Amino acid sequence: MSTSPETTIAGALTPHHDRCFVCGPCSPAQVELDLRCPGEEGIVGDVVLDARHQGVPGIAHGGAIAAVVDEIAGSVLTRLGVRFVTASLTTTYHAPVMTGERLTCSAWIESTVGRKRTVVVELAGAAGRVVTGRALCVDVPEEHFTRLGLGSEVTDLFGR
Ligand SMILES: CCCCCCCC(=O)SCCNC(=O)CCNC(=O)[C@H](O)C(C)(C)COP(=O)(O)OP(=O)(O)OC[C@H]1O[C@@H](n2cnc3c(N)ncnc32)[C@H](O)[C@@H]1OP(=O)(O)O
Repeated sequence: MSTSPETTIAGALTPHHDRCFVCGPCSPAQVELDLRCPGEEGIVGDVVLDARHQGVPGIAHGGAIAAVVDEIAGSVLTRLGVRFVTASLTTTYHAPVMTGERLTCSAWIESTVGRKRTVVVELAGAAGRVVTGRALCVDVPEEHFTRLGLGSEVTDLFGR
């Protein structure tokens, strides 16, 4: 299993790393995510939240949805080799997301101002749009992680 967000020949994104809370295959809460890069920028794909991610029984937890939004926004940037952290995340819930419901997603960079990039994430079900998320991501130097005692297992995630 690859531990980097490499893009495969088919344009499919692999997990950031095995223990990533949202996308990692070793995470007990791993979300079913199938993300693809159709072009130079942006991501499309499918997402399914299941019973492990529910709040109100049968309905996906808003926090779990926000984590998925953060994950997808992050994937837009890691695939471009941008080293960043999320500084702010807003999630607008237009309609309930039912557990087991297959959603389509699309995500793109809305704006870039200095070190700040705003990434928009849209999730839609069969009946239309259910979630719009906006992540404000701030570019950081390698030292942001190394000063925390983290090494190449982190910095390499952004290096491609
Ligand atoms: C492997 C990939 C996984 C991908 C999915 C997961 C992604 C994540 O969730 S990352 C983890 C969660 N996030 C974090 O840990 C971040 C914690 N926060 C920090 O480290 C710092 O506050 C940090 C780096 C965001 C900003 O600090 P610093 O580098 O000193 O920059 P600073 O000068 O304060 O801010 C830079 C710019 O961003 C703006 N900014 C910073 N934070 C915010 C905020 N919360 N809201 C709005 N603007 C902000 C500042 O106003 C400034 O703007 P300008 O350049 O116009 O003056």
